[in-house]
Amino acid sequence: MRSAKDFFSPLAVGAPAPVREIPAKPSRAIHFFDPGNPKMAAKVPDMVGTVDVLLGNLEDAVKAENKEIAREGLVKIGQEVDFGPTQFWTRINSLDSPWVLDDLTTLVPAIGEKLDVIMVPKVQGAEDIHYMDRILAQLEAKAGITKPILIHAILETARGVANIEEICAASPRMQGLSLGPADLAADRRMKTTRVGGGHPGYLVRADAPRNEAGELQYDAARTTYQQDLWHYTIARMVDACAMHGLFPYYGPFGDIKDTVACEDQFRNAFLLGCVGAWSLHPVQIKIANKVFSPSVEDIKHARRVIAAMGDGTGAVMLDGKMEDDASVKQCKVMVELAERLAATDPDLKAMYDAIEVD
Ligand SMILES: CC(=O)SCCNC(=O)CCNC(=O)[C@H](O)C(C)(C)COP(=O)(O)OP(=O)(O)OC[C@H]1O[C@@H](n2cnc3c(N)ncnc32)[C@H](O)[C@@H]1OP(=O)(O)O
Ligand SMILES: CC(=O)C(=O)O
Ligand SMILES: [Mg+2]
Repeated sequence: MRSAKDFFSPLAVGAPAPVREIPAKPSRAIHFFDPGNPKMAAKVPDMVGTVDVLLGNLEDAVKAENKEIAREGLVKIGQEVDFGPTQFWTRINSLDSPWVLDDLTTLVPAIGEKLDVIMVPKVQGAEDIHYMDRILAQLEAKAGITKPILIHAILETARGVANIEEICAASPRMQGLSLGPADLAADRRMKTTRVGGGHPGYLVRADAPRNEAGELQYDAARTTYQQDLWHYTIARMVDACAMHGLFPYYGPFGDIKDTVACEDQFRNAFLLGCVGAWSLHPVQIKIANKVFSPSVEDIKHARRVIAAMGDGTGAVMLDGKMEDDASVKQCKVMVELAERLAATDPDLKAMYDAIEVD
């Protein structure tokens, strides 16, 4: 392990100095596109400003025979598009694949100055982040890149989940984590074949009622409650990220047509502490932008609590409920997020500005 004193030194002579804090940029939707798909690629310039992150995907969902076309397409997009307020990310191929070395040695010199974050799939432990950290520093130094490219790890193996804290702590480049429910389910030998979301078989059932004689009626109709398969992993991600100053994200929701369940899954992640989710289809961008922005009601309430709490200490009653030092901190989390998002989203700003606090 490196000495704490060396942690913020560049890992190659001439590489940019590592960042000391990961910038909290809006990233409610990380929108995936295949840069080798002409229809999708053509839409990218018009999507700038409508989504927080545009991610050119090179890994799964890109056919093996199209890997090079996708990489070339990404370079072209990176060189030609002005991303303005939208972040530009990529997902490279996995570190054990035949494509990843060419991904890195092509992308960093060609578009490294524009790339904000590289998403690394199937991260197993700190060793994968150390590898990325060193090779990025070498490539940045060689190409004269002036700002360090950040790393985002996808959590999609049992070993990755077990090593979550060491992954987060492995490099000052670590920007965040995403849940990879499809690969993770396969790696864990879970028995779901879906890409994220719930499962009707994962449920709890109300107790059996009794008849007048007090006998349990196991065959009676009983309410069932579907549970969230991903709760444990998302909660672990949230804690690990908060501990290390990184950002947690829900990953993909593969049932594109089920916008209602997608919104529910995204909202669960938002409530637990995630800052965003992936969008696989344009229809999911709106859902993520809505869900990962605090609601008008939340902001109205938060502002009232903050106003009522004065210097933030003590206890008050508001609308019949106790508020104190801890609840005012929760309200500040909400208001600070709203302010950050409103700085780049004029519609959101107008919505929050119109709130009247009584
Ligand atoms: C488990 C994981 O690793 S998840 C991450 C990897 N997966 C991905 O990245 C998938 C990305 N998304 C996709 O490939 C596609 O959206 C699909 C295959 C799911 C659906 O594609 P389609 O059947 O073409 O969807 P649909 O017909 O609704 O598309 C409507 C239009 O939106 C475009 N479109 C669809 N998805 C996207 C996208 N992600 N970005 C930009 N444009 C898109 C289509 O090209 C089409 O354009 P057109 O109107 O000019 O013909
Ligand atoms: C997100 C991803 O890559 C997965 O679910 O496997
Ligand atoms: Mg995967």
